[in-house]
Amino acid sequence: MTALVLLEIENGAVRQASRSAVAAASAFGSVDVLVLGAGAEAAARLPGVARVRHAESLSDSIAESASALLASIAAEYTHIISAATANGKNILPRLAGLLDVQPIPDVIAIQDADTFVRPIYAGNALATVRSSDNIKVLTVRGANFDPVASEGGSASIEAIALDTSATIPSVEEISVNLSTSERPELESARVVLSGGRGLKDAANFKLLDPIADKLGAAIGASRAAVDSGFAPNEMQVGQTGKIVAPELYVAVGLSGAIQHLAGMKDSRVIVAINIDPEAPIFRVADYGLVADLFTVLPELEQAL
Ligand SMILES: Cc1cc2nc3c(=O)[nH]c(=O)nc-3n(C[C@H](O)[C@H](O)[C@H](O)COP(=O)(O)OP(=O)(O)OC[C@H]3O[C@@H](n4cnc5c(N)ncnc54)[C@H](O)[C@@H]3O)c2cc1C
Repeated sequence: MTALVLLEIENGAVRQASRSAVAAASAFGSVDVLVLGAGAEAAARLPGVARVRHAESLSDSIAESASALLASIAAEYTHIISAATANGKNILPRLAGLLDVQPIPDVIAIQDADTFVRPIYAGNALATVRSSDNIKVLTVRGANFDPVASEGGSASIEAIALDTSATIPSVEEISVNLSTSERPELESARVVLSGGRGLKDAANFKLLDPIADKLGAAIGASRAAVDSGFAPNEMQVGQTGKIVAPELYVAVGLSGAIQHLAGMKDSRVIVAINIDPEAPIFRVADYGLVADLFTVLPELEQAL
């Protein structure tokens, strides 16, 4: 068996979620990786990678091209995998469509080469699914697989001859504007500090910043906070946002709606600060503080 992992490269480094996907893929034997655009050298240094397939002229932000390229080399593999990120969730279902196989999204455990565990019903149940497709197309959740290291390997790099012009739509990437942050990546941060509607406005949302700095935390938000314009979209945690499972999740002024819990309830330790003792977040919290966040946050900052 040979698995192919579609990697995502950010600032010249392989994203942690992709390194987790490589770790997951090692369950299937030999692992090749695919890099679209720059970053093949960083990919070649990943331990456990046999071969880097490289298509420098393509970009993973154009899912039509990326999926067509993947389809053109898919027959060489038993499993095609990516992290369950926005890009992975954009590209792999298209690939599954092109191959006419059933995509298996959000895998959190691999039982054997055909059998996978994934959450369903907003994380309220786990389904164990078995696939009889010749090629399995999976996205895997980074938080559930310890990432391989960034260094230590020396895989060969092989350019893919792009003989797929007939199937790749003539879409060209003009530019990519990524929001940049000094903070850790939300989906792989060790600590996440999330704010909700209880923070009342965008200016107050910034009360989280100094505390996140002290904790080395990524900042997350509830959908209500995002929809109210307190925080940008990419900070949303939950069923329709990002899935996180940090060692410490601190929820400030958010109620803990089921759709929010779907994105964070697997965190190792959950701390909730909420003025309402009946708030559902306290049902999943390991530590709860019933208090006014506007009193507590300055005190917390001071104490830290
Ligand atoms: C299909 C669908 C998908 C969804 N996906 C998501 C998702 O991905 N992520 C997500 O988060 N939501 C999602 N939602 C929305 C979700 O149902 C909730 O509406 C949302 O999570 C509520 O956000 P909140 O907790 O910030 O706001 P609220 O529910 O309004 O909670 C605010 C909390 O702040 C507390 N509070 C107020 N003032 C203070 C104070 N001074 N000090 C301390 N605490 C205070 C209140 O007691 C309250 O508990 C989805 C909904 C649907 C229908």
